[in-house]
Parts: sequence; structure tokens; C-alpha cells
Amino acid sequence: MSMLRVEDLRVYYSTPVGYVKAVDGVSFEVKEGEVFGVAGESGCGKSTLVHSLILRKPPMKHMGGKALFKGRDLMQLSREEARKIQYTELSIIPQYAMNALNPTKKIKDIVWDLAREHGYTDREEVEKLLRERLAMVKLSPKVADMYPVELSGGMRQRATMVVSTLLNPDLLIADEVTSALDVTTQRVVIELLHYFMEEGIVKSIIFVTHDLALLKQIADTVMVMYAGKVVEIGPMEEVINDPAHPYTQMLLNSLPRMGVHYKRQKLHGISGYPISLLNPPKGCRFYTRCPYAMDVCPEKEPKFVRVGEDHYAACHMLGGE
Ligand SMILES: Nc1ncnc2c1ncn2[C@@H]1O[C@H](COP(=O)(O)OP(=O)(O)OP(=O)(O)O)[C@@H](O)[C@H]1O
Repeated sequence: MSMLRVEDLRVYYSTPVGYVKAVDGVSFEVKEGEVFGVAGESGCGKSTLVHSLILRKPPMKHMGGKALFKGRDLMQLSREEARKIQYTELSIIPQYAMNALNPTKKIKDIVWDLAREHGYTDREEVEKLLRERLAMVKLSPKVADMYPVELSGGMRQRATMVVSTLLNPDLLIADEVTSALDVTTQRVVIELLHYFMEEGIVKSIIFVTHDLALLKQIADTVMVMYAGKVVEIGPMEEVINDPAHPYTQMLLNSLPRMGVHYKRQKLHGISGYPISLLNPPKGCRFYTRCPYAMDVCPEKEPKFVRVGEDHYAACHMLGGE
């Protein structure tokens, strides 16, 4: 069953020198029960994509396309409607989760404000739920009476995850939630997300990261973005084991592997820089860095080609019309 279907979504930033085309014709579907990974280098539009689903503020502008969430187009919701479904149906754990909580309020007051805004009237009941959830993420119930600044970074991260999921959102969006964390804390966060799914607290997760190795541990499906476009999408295992797009191949080759001596063997980064999203080329956006670029690449945008079951990539090398 479909949880979210995004169709040809375009989200730009309006700047004095023109539009930054951060999300430019993106389509995908997140199914109920899956962890959907969004990967790509910094600046490719991952955050813009997920934030545009709920928190559009100028200079971010919806320029076209739909985002059908449980049948409703998120792009057409009023501020009021969007606020209503946030936390109860769709929730975002922000990129800087450790600092996302209001520092002037106790955790239990943050949670009560949020619950009240969504129609809850019994404070006792909400605080009981908070204590249960704190226990789930291995935090003491005393945390409810503490201010965010009294918590360590890892604890604050977990508290933010509790707050974001307290009202059982169907779709949870985790935007680079692990990037500022050490490996051990990263594992805790991944385990917690799995746990939220298993317990039925959330039904689907969109997990955004630049770290493909980490994504492998959690995602069922992966969508790889480059310069505002999707270049490849498919089952996680298959994309990792048999990447079809040169960009995905290079991203994977740039990951350090266990047991390889990098003093002797060079780690292959991706040379060059992403193109400007103010004036992207009309053809493939990766052609300036692609080792296989052909004459057609700067001229014509590649279409998606099916390379496996539910696995698609957009590259002229793969044929297509
Ligand atoms: N407020 C803004 N005004 C203009 N351009 C912006 C704004 N915010 C982001 N951008 C641009 O939009 C593009 C996409 O940025 P976005 O943050 O979505 O990428 P990202 O893949 O999430 O990267 P990161 O992980 O570093 O946040 C980038 O070129 C960025 O410079």
C-alpha cells in the first residue's frame, strides 16, 4: 500500500539571481512498512525534498508536481492543515536534532504543548505516555522533568526522537539524524528507528543521509539524487550490489571498506564539483563529472530505464529511446 507518492515534484529557492532548482522533477513512492532511503552528496536537494513536504517557507517555493500522502496532496495543504497533520500523521526529526528542542522548556512541557495543540486534553495521560516512550529509548523517566540543556548530546537526540514520534505519525522523516554522531550512537539511533517500526509507532520511514554504508543497515529501498534529480532508485541490496548509474557506482567506490589497506590502494573519490543549480545543463546533470560522458549527455536528459525489478536508472549508457 502506498504511503506517499511524489510525482514530478519541483521545489526551487527564489534568489535575487534566479531560481535555485534544488528539487527538479522528482518522482518516487514510499510504501507502507518500508524504510525508504534518500542518498546523495551534500547540496543535491535531499533536505529540500523532505522539508518541502511539510515546512515550506520562503524562499522555498513549490513550482510543480504533487506529493500524495494517504491520498491528499501535501502541496495543496494550508499552513493550518499542515500543522494539524505534523506529528500526528507525518513527522520530521530535523537535521540538527540535538539542538531542536526548545531550551527554555522542560521536556514534559514541550510534549504537553505539542499534544494540546493536537487536541489532547488529559495531561496525566500524555505524561504517562512520555514516560513509557522514554523508557523505550532507555532514558530515565526523570528526563521528563529536565531541560534539554541538562541532557548529553546522545540523550538529547533520543529525547527528540521520542518527541517526534510521541503522537504515532504514520510517516517519520529522519533528515541526516546520524551525521553528527559517533558510530556507537549512530547504531543506537538505527536500532531505535527499527524498533519504532516493529512496535507500530510509525508505519514508514524516509531516512535521508549522505552515508550509503549506513543506509545499507536500515533501508529497504534507496533513491540516489544528484543535483536536484533522481539518478537511480531500487531495492537497497540490489543497488548496492549492482549499481547501474555511474554516479551511484562512484559513490559506492568512494566508501572505505573493511580490510583494505588504503596506503597501498587508493580510495577513489568523485573528482570535480556538482554543477550550479541556478543554471543546470539541459542534458544529464552528472555529465561534467562522468567518466563515460558521450556527445548526447550534455544535450539530452536521460530517461529512466528499468534495469531490474523495481530498479531504475537514468543514464544514456543504459539505452532507452
Ligand atoms: N535558503 C536557500 N536559498 C537558496 N538556495 C538554497 C537555500 N537552501 C538550500 N539551497 C540550495 O539548494 C540546494 C539543495 O540544498 P539541500 O540542503 O536540499 O541539499 P542536501 O542534499 O540536503 O545537502 P545537505 O545535506 O548539505 O543539507 C543547494 O544547492 C543549496 O545551496
